[in-house]
Amino acid sequence: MNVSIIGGGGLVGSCAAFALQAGGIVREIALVDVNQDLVEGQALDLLHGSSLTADQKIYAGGTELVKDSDVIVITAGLRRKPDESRLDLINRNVELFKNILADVKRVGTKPGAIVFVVSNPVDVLTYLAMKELGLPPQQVIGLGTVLDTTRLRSMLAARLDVPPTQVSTLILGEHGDSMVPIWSAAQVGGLPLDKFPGASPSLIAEVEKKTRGSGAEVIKKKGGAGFAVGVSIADVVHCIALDQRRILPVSSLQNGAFGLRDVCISVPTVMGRSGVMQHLEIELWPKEQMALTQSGKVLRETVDKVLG
Ligand SMILES: NC(=O)C1=CN([C@@H]2O[C@H](COP(=O)(O)OP(=O)(O)OC[C@H]3O[C@@H](n4cnc5c(N)ncnc54)[C@H](O)[C@@H]3O)[C@@H](O)[C@H]2O)C=CC1
Ligand SMILES: CC(=O)C(=O)O
Repeated sequence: MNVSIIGGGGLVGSCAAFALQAGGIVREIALVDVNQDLVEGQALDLLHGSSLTADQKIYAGGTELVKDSDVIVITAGLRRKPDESRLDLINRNVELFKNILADVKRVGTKPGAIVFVVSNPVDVLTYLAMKELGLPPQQVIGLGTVLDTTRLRSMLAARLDVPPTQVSTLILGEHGDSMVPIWSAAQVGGLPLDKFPGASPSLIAEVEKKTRGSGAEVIKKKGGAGFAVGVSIADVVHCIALDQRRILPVSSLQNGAFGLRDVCISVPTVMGRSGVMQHLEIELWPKEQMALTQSGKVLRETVDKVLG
């Protein structure tokens, strides 16, 4: 499994590369970035630790490297400022992103390669990538609400004093202000969350608020998310590499699940070596379904504005 990261010199790209190195599953990690010195420095720094990790090749280079990749991760782009929404970034990131897609198209991709968008606003740029690259929709995904979901699980676990891997909750919808936590399906160690000792409505509301604000909080305190998004990206890549068919809240083109159509947004998605294998629809609380419909509308309207 060869993975390339366009934007690999930056915070998100380099943290993803480090998480992939620590994971030891993928065979090659290629870092691509317009900032040549920075990306060469990142690749060298990773390479220097490779005798203590796994037998992997790690290197930097130009966009031509993506033609040999099984997964092409795109993290290139501008970060939002603390007071900006992810959708506010659109005017600044769309042109940059279109140029990257044109470069990828010019170089060409391997048959079956998965394009994995992380740059924000991720759902809109995933849709753009799908349209511009002309790849089958199952081969184009976005990180979607994978990061929001791990934030929610991790902070809930800390508040309930349980191991984070025992918390099973999901956020669907936009990776942005209209995200939808699915409390109807939340469990801790297989037990319904609302019956779990200590899980009061006020604690749940507080963790939800923290999760919604956590992207902006991290940007304010350290400039941007790195570690959590890095392990989120590696988790999705490993699921693809090992054909695990796990259910992940990645963003992909919808064709009717939850009433969502012609928009890239996160729903429970079975992910394997070929990319998106299935969208799973479950019955939600009416207020969750309404919020998900609204989230799809927000994204659809934004896509219409951007793509005309
Ligand atoms: N989807 C998600 O959950 C998350 C998405 N993000 C997004 O990821 C993106 C990157 O964030 P950071 O890594 O913090 O920013 P950063 O500024 O540290 O890194 C961006 C990198 O992209 C490179 N770049 C710019 N134009 C390029 C091009 N045409 N070709 C190749 N490389 C290019 C820059 O040189 C830089 O190294 C932002 O759009 C941010 O909003 C960040 C965190 C979470
Ligand atoms: C930047 C971003 O999207 C986040 O940290 O959630």
